[in-house]
Amino acid sequence: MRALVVYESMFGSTRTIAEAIGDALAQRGTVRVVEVGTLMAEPGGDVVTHDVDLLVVGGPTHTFGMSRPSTRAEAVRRHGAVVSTSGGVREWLNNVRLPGAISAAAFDTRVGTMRLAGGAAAKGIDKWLSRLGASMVSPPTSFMVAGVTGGLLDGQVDKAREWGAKLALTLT
Ligand SMILES: Cc1cc2nc3c(=O)[nH]c(=O)nc-3n(C[C@H](O)[C@H](O)[C@H](O)COP(=O)(O)O)c2cc1C
Repeated sequence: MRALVVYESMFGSTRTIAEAIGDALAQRGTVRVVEVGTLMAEPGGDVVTHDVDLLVVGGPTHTFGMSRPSTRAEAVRRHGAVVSTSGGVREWLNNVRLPGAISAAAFDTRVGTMRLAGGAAAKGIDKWLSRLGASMVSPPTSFMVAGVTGGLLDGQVDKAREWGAKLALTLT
């Protein structure tokens, strides 16, 4: 099984989740976990090749959905240094070409308090991947953080490992 995990992250929480998912998938095959800006800067970074069996895409929830250049700029303005400095999952999905009917899954991180409840980036990523022809092997899944820059809540890294292991099983 060959998996590609593509993530966007402002403050590191989504990166931590992506790496935990990657660790679990690595028990079952070959995995690449890559930050989306790094991938977009590579020649061919907008093409997922036929040898990839599972594509996992995740990012932080911004303003009830996937980040935009404006929300990433706000993250920098209000909170300082970020991980993903050169584009997000939205921009990658806008250009990517997938092999027909690849298995895929979407995740996000979010706060989910009353004030910010109601949207999740993973739902948008899931819809977009489906529109591109991917076969979704899991419902979109959220991992919870303590606040905008507050880091992951207890148990979320274990939850990510469990989710990654479940994804791997859908391919066997
Ligand atoms: C501009 C901005 C808008 C946000 N909007 C939401 C939101 O609508 N709902 C939510 O649950 N969290 C929201 N958040 C919190 C992010 O989801 C949180 O910062 C993210 O999950 C942390 O992941 P990261 O460390 O990978 O960036 C927002 C954060 C920023 C910077």
